[in-house]
Amino acid sequence: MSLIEIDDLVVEFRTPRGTVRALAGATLHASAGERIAIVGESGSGKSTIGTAIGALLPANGGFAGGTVRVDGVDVGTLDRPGLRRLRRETLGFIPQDPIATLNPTMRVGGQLALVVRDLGGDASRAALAQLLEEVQIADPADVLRRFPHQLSGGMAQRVAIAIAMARRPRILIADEPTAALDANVRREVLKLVFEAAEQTGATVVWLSHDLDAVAKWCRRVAVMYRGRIVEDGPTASVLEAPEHPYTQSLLAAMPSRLRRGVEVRTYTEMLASQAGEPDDAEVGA
Ligand SMILES: Nc1ncnc2c1ncn2[C@@H]1O[C@H](COP(=O)(O)OP(=O)(O)OP(=O)(O)O)[C@@H](O)[C@H]1O
Repeated sequence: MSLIEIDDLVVEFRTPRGTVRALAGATLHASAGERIAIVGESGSGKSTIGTAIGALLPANGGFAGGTVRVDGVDVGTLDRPGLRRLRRETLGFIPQDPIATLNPTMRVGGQLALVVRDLGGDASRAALAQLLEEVQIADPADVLRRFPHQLSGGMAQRVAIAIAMARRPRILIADEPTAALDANVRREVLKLVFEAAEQTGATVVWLSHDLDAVAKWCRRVAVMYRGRIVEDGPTASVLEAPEHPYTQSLLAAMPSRLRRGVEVRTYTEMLASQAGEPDDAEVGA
């Protein structure tokens, strides 16, 4: 049994324009301690599959088929206390936009203390400062006193990592945590995430656009296209010899040393031009 088992998962969102099918039969299994990157163009369903692991879909979304099992438990069947326990004891999320997900009215120290107390841990100033030191924040006492809007992007990301890792999660889901950061800060934050996971043995599911970093940090990569995993395998072989045409076009479109001599055009555009009509992922509008 794998730690994460996602089978034929279908997720739909209700919108004023109709139903959007964000996952259309996605399958992914991950073992304890694995580091898996999920790559794919914007809108392919990466964030949706990440949030589905904790049944944390936005209110207008829901499972419309398939299953998500974490440690053998079907998360779709859990009641509220069961879901809370799963999220508290097993899952850690590093959000795409940490400043937006931190409580703007509460100082960093207060937010960290809430998480630590919830776990029954030591929420003294010294213990909280220690958590910030672990994510290499140089002046933790000062940062504990700040409000989220007083943090730089890199600092907020470190705080988000500290909050996620305080739970010592068995599964860490990181949604492109470095998108808004400059290149040096990005590298440092990535190093931090993967080293922290290494220390605790957490499985990492990393939703990413950055193939260079994927090649550096993840042994396995899964490629998403229109709500499905279309290719999944060892990073080196997927990046060097992609089998699926979508992966080939994704690699070609990346401004990266991994660039292949393939035509630079997204797969969606390629299919649309072949079909002679615009691509549209919506159903039942
Ligand atoms: N709350 C929502 N309401 C309606 N549609 C949504 C919602 N969240 C996601 N979607 C739609 O579901 C599809 C998949 O979105 P998702 O955010 O999972 O993709 P993604 O690959 O993570 O994109 P990005 O790389 O831009 O974060 C898209 O068509 C998106 O518009």
